[in-house]
Amino acid sequence: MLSLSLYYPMENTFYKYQGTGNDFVMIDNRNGQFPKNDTKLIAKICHRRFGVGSDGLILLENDKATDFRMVYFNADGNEGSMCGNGGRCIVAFAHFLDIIKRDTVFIAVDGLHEATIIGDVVSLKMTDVSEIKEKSSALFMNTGSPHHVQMVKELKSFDVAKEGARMRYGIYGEKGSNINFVEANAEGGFDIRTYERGVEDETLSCGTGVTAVALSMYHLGKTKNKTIAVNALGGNLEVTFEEEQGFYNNIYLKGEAKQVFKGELTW
Ligand SMILES: N[C@H](CCC[C@H](N)C(=O)O)C(=O)O
Repeated sequence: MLSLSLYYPMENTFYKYQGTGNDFVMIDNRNGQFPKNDTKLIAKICHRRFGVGSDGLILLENDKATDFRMVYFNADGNEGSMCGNGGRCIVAFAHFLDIIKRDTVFIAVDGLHEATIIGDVVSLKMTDVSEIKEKSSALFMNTGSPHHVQMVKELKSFDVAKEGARMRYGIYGEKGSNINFVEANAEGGFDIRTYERGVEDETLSCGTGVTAVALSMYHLGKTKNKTIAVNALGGNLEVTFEEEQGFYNNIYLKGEAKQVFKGELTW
């Protein structure tokens, strides 16, 4: 029987990164050999029992106009929309590979991103947000990925997996949305838990979701600050932004991004 590595004569080295507990298999695909149309293979690599295990897989590729290209796949093997934590992790990976120094500009599915890395902390510029839709008890916006933001009481005991799954399909149909639940905390910031589309479960952190929550809390007048601490289950992030007449720009998502191990794919 031929192993997949013979079908795909690629460099089998992978790295694993995590950003506030949102974890990614990271592959240097500058030689273009990774079989990125093989949805099943990607889903298998991301599977926590049959594979490496991660919330997504990210390829670092060459780009003519910027430092590198980020190609992001959800754990189900399909290409996703923008991933804020993945974006922070790929900046750490590019730094590790010596492609960048402190500052970078790279391209992702939602356009150009500027970023800065200092130690383990990556600050990533997110796409501008020009529209926040108000729903009956929630807000909806696109911060690179679609996000539903809803305030709840007793977030700690809230059934995020069940409610998130119900709302992801029930309100938004097959294409769906990521679903965020948020509660103000005693430190003047906000606690967040997110159900992620494409992972189809709660993750420990979602960067575009954290960004959506910060803008939502400002939009609703729950805070007057334009630097907002948002605590996810897997760690704390900070969002800063500027706002003028409902248009949000210079949005930055800042927090830790770390390499946790290196391995070889053997199938
Ligand atoms: N975890 C990611 C979000 C991925 C969005 C993905 N679940 C999709 O809707 O395609 C983040 O840190 O922003």
